[in-house]
Formats: sequence, structure tokens, C-alpha cells
Amino acid sequence: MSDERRPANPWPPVETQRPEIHPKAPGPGTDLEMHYTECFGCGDVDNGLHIHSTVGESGVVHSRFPVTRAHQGAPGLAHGGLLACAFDEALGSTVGNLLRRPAVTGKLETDFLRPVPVGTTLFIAARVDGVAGRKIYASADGHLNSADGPVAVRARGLFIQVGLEHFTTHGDADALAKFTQAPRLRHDDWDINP
Ligand SMILES: CCCCCCCCCCCC(=O)SCCNC(=O)CCNC(=O)[C@H](O)C(C)(C)COP(=O)(O)OP(=O)(O)OC[C@H]1O[C@@H](n2cnc3c(N)ncnc32)[C@H](O)[C@@H]1OP(=O)(O)O
Repeated sequence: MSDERRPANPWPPVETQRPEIHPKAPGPGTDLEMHYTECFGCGDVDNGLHIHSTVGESGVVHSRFPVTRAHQGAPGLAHGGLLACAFDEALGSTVGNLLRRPAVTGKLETDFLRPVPVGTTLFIAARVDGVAGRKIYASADGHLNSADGPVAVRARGLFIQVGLEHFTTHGDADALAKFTQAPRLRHDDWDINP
């Protein structure tokens, strides 16, 4: 089904406020560091997605996902689940970096519009669309091989702001400590009161 024929559900699905870019958010032109070296999306992980992101203008974050043979589902084509993963990373990074509010994915929906072959790079443009309390709505388009290439995948995500205790309670406290010791991720640079 072509993109035009897909049902258009309202987005965001609830009334929202315009997102406020955090005063300490990285500015346009900033190449974002991996947020965590062990992250499957952006970290230094064998056969990970190795996504690199740069802050663009007007609240858009541009991410690049180089699709390799390690990312196949059907022969020669990217696995849909890994494409969804790439969007989770791109959207989560956009929310985290621009709003500096710790948040986790509550819901992620993807439209797969064209196949994404091995050897291509998916150029993902992501933005925060609105905020309703702890709920943060974000969306992204994934273009084949260039920022203005044909759109192959679209995604919409709901991120829920959490306190840092979410990660110490459910995750690895030592890993969180490493994460927040990076100078760029200091606690006082975050809006941590959900
Ligand atoms: C620089 C650094 C960069 C950092 C860059 C980071 C990039 C990382 C990218 C990867 C991110 C991930 O994969 S995160 C990992 C995957 N996600 C998770 O593990 C999350 C697992 N789920 C949970 O822990 C929980 O369900 C929570 C925290 C999401 C929500 O639980 P809660 O805190 O009890 O809150 P709860 O009341 O349930 O929900 C709050 C509000 O959200 C709504 N809500 C919650 N879930 C949904 C849902 N699926 N669909 C619709 N609505 C939902 C509720 O109705 C409610 O609305 P209302 O009643 O207020 O109206």
C-alpha cells in the first residue's frame, strides 16, 4: 500500500504542548556522542546498528544507520525489527538530547514503505511533536541513501518520562553510574523531575 493510502491517525493522539528545547541541549551542528558504549543502537557493539546522529535545525535530529549483512531479515534486505530498533534509537536520542528528560519507550509504531537493502544507509530525521505531562510524542522519517531520498520507513513513538531510579531499580546501577559520569550527561544538566 502506498504511503498516501495508509490510514492517517491523528498525531499526537492527545492534546499536547509544544516541546521546549532544554537550555543545555546540544545545538545545531553538534555530532552526538554515543550515549552509552554498550547501546545496541549507537554504541561500540559488534554487529550493532552503529547509528550516528547530528543535531539539525528547528528541533530535528538527523541519524544515519548503515545497513550491513549483519542486519538482514530476508536475503539482502534489512530486518524489520532492526529497522524499528533504529527508529527507537533515533527517537529516544532526540527526546533525550533535546529535552534532557530521562524517558523510556512506551509505544513504537512503524510503517514500512519500501525495502531497505543491505549496503544502503538510512537517513532518519526525527523530531519531538508534543508533550503531555510525562508523555512525550516523537516521530521520524527514514530516507534511503540521502537526507532527501525516498522515504522507506516512518515511525511514531510515545516516550514516558521516568525518574533516574527507574534505571537503578530495573537496570544496572553501576552501568548507570558510568552513563551519568560522562561530562555531557551530568545530573544537573537534566530535567529529572517527572
Ligand atoms: C543524552 C542521552 C540520550 C539518551 C538516548 C536514549 C536512547 C535510547 C533509545 C532506546 C529507548 C528504549 O528502548 S527504552 C526500553 C524499552 N521500554 C521499556 O523498557 C519501558 C517498559 N515500560 C515501563 O517501564 C513502564 O510501563 C513505563 C515507565 C513506560 C510506564 O509506567 P508508569 O511509570 O507506571 O506510568 P503509567 O501510569 O503506566 O503511564 C504513564 C502515562 O503513559 C501512558 N502510557 C504508558 N504506556 C503506554 C502505551 N504503551 N500506550 C499508550 N499510553 C501509554 C499511560 O496511559 C499514562 O497516561 P496518563 O494516565 O498519564 O494519561
